[in-house]
Amino acid sequence: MAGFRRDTDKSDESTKTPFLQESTADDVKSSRTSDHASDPGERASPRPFAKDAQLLTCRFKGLLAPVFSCFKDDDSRRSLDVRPINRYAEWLKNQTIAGVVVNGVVGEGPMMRVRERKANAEYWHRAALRHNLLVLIQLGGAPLPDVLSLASHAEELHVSGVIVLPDLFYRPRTVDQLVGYCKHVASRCRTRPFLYYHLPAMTGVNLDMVEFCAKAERAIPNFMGLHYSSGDLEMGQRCLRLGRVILLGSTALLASGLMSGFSCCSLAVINIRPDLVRRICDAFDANELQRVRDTQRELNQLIEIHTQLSTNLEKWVSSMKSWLNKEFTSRANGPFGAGPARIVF
Ligand SMILES: CC(=O)N[C@@H]([C@@H](O)[C@H](O)[C@H](O)CO)[C@@H](O)CC(=O)C(=O)O
Repeated sequence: MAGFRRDTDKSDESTKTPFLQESTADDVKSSRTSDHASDPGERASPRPFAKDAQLLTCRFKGLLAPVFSCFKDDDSRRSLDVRPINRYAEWLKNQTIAGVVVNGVVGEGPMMRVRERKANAEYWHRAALRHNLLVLIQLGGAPLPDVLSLASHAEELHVSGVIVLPDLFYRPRTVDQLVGYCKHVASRCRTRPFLYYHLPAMTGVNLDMVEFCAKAERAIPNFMGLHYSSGDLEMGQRCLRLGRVILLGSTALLASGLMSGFSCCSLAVINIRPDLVRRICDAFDANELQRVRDTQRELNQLIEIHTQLSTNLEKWVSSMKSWLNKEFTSRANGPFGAGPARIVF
């Protein structure tokens, strides 16, 4: 089980907060009777996979880093560079990060060749095993045959879980169509926890996630939950149920998301300023709401400054990467040492 405390500093009790600490078998037992579900009368679904679902939801807790992909500085052809991955993973682990999301939006998965996506998944999987991190692989943003091939590959690797964007050309127009697509993909990785990536602002697929989760749970044995990247916090909160994983994917909503009951998030800024994200979670756990608000504001302002309010995703990712490089070159203890970052984006 992945830990959420620093391995290097096991005696540091200050990191033992409900949001960040490692889940224990007792947590698992008590979560079965907790009032985490918005509807206290709701029982975990009877799907076959559900016998492990509560245990799994306890694993998916804390901070996940949607990792940037590293590319070789080659003018003629941008190609994946897997060399920095191990040090990158080690650094994240030292920041008490619970796991990584690979080939996601931030990782530019939809802009990579299938063989590069597989190589990235393999190297991250290996590094994650070495450093005791969860590893979730994003499979979508490609034609269906490629998505299916990536799903079979994730199954073979035995990754911690998979996340799937909707089909971006033949966009589903109903919840049933979306469930059908997810069921098809999930059948290729049937032993892996499956999450749907709800990202309406970019995918244009803005369906009712409460209805989707209920139907997906009935139709897809390995359905586990959502990567929830929408500003509609009310709908996100209604999706929270015992035995489901709902990853929060919006930095600006972190403080509000904690108040609403989210217990796991995947945010680009976790790669760059995990300390600030952790400070918000720690302050929340300590009930210091003014500190939660102040730190959330500080984080929002930093993102605005470094991305200059870029709305174009390609520019946004490269602005975040330059910020990451700046942070690391100014610190001796970054994953790439002091001096110019040896990670080429
Ligand atoms: C669409 C997107 O980029 N979402 C980011 C957020 O960190 C997002 O950039 C942030 O909330 C904007 O400030 C992460 O959730 C991305 C993520 O998990 C992924 O790479 O798939």
